[in-house]
Amino acid sequence: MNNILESINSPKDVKALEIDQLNQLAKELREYLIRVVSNTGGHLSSNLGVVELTLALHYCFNSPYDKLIWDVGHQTYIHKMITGRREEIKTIRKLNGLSGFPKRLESKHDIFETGHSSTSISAALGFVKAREIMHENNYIVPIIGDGSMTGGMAFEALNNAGRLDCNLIVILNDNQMSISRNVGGLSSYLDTIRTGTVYKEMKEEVEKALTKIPRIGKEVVKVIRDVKSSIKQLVIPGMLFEELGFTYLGPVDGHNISALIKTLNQAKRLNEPVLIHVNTTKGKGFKPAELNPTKYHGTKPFYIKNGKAKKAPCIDTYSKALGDTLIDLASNDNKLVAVSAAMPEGTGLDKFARKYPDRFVDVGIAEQHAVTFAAGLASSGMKPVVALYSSFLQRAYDQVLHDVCMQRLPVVFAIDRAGLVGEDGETHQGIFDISFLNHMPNMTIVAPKNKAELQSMVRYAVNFDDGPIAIRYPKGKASQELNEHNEEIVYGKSEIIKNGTKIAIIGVGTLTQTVIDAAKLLDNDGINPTIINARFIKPIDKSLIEEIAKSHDYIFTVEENVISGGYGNNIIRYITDIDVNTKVVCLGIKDDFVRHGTRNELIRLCELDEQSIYNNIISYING
Ligand SMILES: Cc1ncc(C[n+]2csc(CCOP(=O)(O)OP(=O)(O)O)c2C)c(N)n1
Ligand SMILES: CC(=O)[C@@H](O)[C@H](O)COP(=O)(O)O
Ligand SMILES: [Mg+2]
Repeated sequence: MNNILESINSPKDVKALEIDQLNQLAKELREYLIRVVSNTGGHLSSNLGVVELTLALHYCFNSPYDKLIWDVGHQTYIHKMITGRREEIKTIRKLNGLSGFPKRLESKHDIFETGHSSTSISAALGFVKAREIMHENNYIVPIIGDGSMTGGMAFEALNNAGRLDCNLIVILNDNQMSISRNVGGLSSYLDTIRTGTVYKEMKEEVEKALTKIPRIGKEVVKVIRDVKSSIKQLVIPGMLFEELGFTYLGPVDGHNISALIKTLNQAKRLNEPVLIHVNTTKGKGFKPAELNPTKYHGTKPFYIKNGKAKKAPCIDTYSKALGDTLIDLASNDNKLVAVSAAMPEGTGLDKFARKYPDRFVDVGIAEQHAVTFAAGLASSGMKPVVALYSSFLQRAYDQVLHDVCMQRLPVVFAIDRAGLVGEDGETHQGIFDISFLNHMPNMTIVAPKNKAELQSMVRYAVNFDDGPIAIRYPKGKASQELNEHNEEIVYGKSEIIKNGTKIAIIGVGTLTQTVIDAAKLLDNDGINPTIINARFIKPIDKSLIEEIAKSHDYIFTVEENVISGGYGNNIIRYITDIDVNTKVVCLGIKDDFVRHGTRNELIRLCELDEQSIYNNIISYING
C-alpha cells in the first residue's frame, strides 16, 4: 500500500480508492507537504488541516464540472497536489513557479481565484445563478474557514443564499483559528456547537424524533423554534444557519474521511442550501504546527526534526517598529486605541495587545468594519490607529472615504506591506494604496525612508488632529541607514538629501535609499543629481517642487506603487499647473498585476532596483 500518492495524477485516481487507501493517501500527502513546505516555506498549518477534507471533496464531487471554490485559497496545496501538480508543488510561491493560491491559468480545477478572504460564497452564488440559466445540474461547493466567515462579505452572501431553492453546499472548515485565535461572537457560537451535548445529531433527525412524540411532538418542535437561541442550541445545532435558510449538517470530524464522505453525500441529496460544519485541527500531523498553528500559518523554510527556522527570522521589521512606538505613545496617552483586522502578529500589534488589552481591538477579518469602527472612536475623541496590510485596506475604500475623510476624522492608518510583498503574489502586492487614497479629500499620506522616520511619523500622526493620516511602509527589515538625515517632520515638507544640478530624483519612502544608490552610479557618469525624500505624498511640497522645477531639466519620481494615480502623478499635475518646462518622469509599477517571487526579484522585475533606475534615467536623458 506504499506510495499511493505517486499513482495520483488526477481526482479520478482518488475516486478509485477504498477508504483505507484514502487514509493512507492522507498520511502520504501530509508527509510530502511537510517535506515540500520545509524547503519552500508557505502556508503550512491550514493545508495540514484540510488533507482529509480535500480528499473527501474530490472523492464525492467531479471537479471541475462540480465547482470547488476555496476561500482565501491559502489551503489549496493538497488540492493542487491531487490535481496534477504534485511535482510542481516544489516550486510553490517561487518566481515562475506555482502560485500559493488558486490560479485559473494553472489548472482547470482552480476555478475561482482568491487571496483575500470571504469571497467564496458570493462567487458560488454567481455559479449557482449561471447553472440555473444554463440548465445545468452540477454541484457548487464553497469551502470557507471559520476566520473567513467573520468577513462581512460572507454574511452578505449567506443572507442571499438562504432563499435559494436549489442545492448549494457550503463547507465551513472550523479550526477555531484565523491566523491567530479566531475572535468574536460567531467564533463563540461555533464553540457552543462543538461542545453542545447533542451536537452529533443532525437537526433533521432531532426534529424527526421529536415529531414522533404523540400529540405534542409537532408542538415541541414549534416551541423549540420559538425559544431563545441559547436553549435552541442545546437541541438543534446550527440554528443560526437554519434560521438563515440553510440546512445545517454537522459538526463532522474533518479528519474522518468516511464521516466526511457520508455527510457530503447526504448534502448532495438535498435540493436546498446546505451548510456542513467540519471540525479540523489546524497544523494536524506536524506537532510543532499543532502546538503553534499561528507560527506555521505562513512559514519560512524549517527543519522537520524540530520545526526550527532554517534562517533566523527578521525581527527588526517596520511592523515591529510600529508596535513598539505605539506602546511607547500609549503609556502617556490613554486615548490611543490600536485596531487590527485579524492580523495582530503580522502588523506588529501583538505586543501592544498584551500590554494594553483594553485599548486593542481585533475585529476579525473585517477591514471595512475596522475603519468605520475607528471613525466612531475618533468621533468620540479617541485616537485610533488602524493597522492593515495595504492590499486588505482595498476592501475599505468607501469606509475611508465616506466615514473618515468626509468627516475629517483624525484616524491614523498604519499601512503595512505597502509595496511589493513577494511570495504571496498578485493578490497581496500593496501597490495601489497611494492611488486610491490620493484622490480622497482631507487625506494626508506619508512614507518613511527608514525605521527612525517611521517612528517619527507615527508620533507625528498620533498627535495630528486635523483629519486622517496614512503612513505606508513595506514588508521586511526596517532600514537603519540614513539616520544622519533626521530633520523634524513638518506638514507637507519633503527632505532634501543632496543638492545637485539638472536632474532631481524624488524617492518615495524606503526607495529613497535605492535612489541614493542609483545616484552613485550616475555620479560615475559625471551626473550629479539632486536627491529628495518625498516624505509627504499628499500634500506634495509645492514650494520645493516649484523651486526644483525651475532649476532642473528633469524630475524623476520613484515609488513602489502603480504609476497611475501615484505620487509622480501629483507632481506632473502640479508642474502643469505652474507651467514650467521641466520634464517629469514617473518610475513605478506599470499598469499590471505583479506575480509572485521574492521581494528582491520582483523589485528587479518592476525596474525599481538601483541598476534599473539608473538605466531608465540614462535612457530618458539621452532621448
Ligand atoms: C480580506 C483579507 N484580510 C486578511 C487576510 C489575511 N488572512 C489570510 S488567511 C487568514 C485567516 C483565515 O482564517 P480561516 O478562514 O479560518 O482559515 P485557516 O487559516 O484557519 O485555515 C487571514 C486573516 C486575507 N487573506 N484577506
Ligand atoms: C493568506 C494570507 O493572506 C496571509 O496568510 C498572508 O500570506 C500573510 O502575509 P505575511 O506573511 O506577509 O504576514
Ligand atoms: Mg480557521
